[in-house]
Amino acid sequence: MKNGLLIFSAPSGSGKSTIVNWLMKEHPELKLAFSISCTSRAPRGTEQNGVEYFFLSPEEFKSKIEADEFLEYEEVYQDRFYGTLKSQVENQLAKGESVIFDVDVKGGVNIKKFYGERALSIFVQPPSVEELRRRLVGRNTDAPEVIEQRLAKASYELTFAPQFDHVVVNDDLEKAQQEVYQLVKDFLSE
Ligand SMILES: Nc1ncnc2c1ncn2[C@@H]1O[C@H](COP(=O)(O)OP(=O)(O)OP(=O)(O)O)[C@@H](O)[C@H]1O
Ligand SMILES: Nc1nc2c(ncn2[C@@H]2O[C@H](COP(=O)(O)O)[C@@H](O)[C@H]2O)c(=O)[nH]1
Repeated sequence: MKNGLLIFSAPSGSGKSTIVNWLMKEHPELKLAFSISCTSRAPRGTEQNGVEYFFLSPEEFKSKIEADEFLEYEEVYQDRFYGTLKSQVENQLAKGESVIFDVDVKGGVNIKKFYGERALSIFVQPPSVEELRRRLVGRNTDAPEVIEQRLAKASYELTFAPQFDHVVVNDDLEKAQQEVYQLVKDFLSE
């Protein structure tokens, strides 16, 4: 089995973190390493520095941009930066692991462009924007104004789907997880 890059993108609330976490937990044989991004947003819920994200101040984030440390970065929401460190990805690939990304749609397209055939990009499509709202409210991790900010971007983000290698509709979670597993297994077995 080869090692490669597995990119998951979607509007907020589509379920990409749920699917990525399931894949990593249920399929250790795939040797997947999560690409821990940097963000200038505050931790939410039980999130820990160095596990879900490296939590940086806006100044720390900007100094890494100036030092050209990012493979890609985006201001995904106003004043909230997210970025993938070159060093993270290259260290994980050098260990022979496959690197799995949970990034916004622009980040996903950029990482795929950079790595080409070494990367598999998957767009996780929600059944509808109304369902996204239900999921974000149900997740209970974001303030109402943050949820509105995320939903306001969702229709635009959905237009990025054709730029991905595959679109997986996440309506029935179990079905979506199995579909993703098959795509990843086939890609890493090529
Ligand atoms: N198929 C599904 N049906 C119903 N609920 C789901 C489904 N998939 C995920 N969820 C729930 O929807 C919520 C959002 O999922 P998740 O956090 O994985 O989304 P996300 O795309 O990673 O969002 P973000 O970009 O904000 O991190 C969670 O509470 C999750 O349990
Ligand atoms: N372009 C990038 N987008 C990223 C990165 N890490 C995460 N993200 C995306 O940001 C939004 C919001 O995430 P949340 O944790 O605040 O809910 C979501 O779409 C993530 O996929 C990154 O390194 N680059």
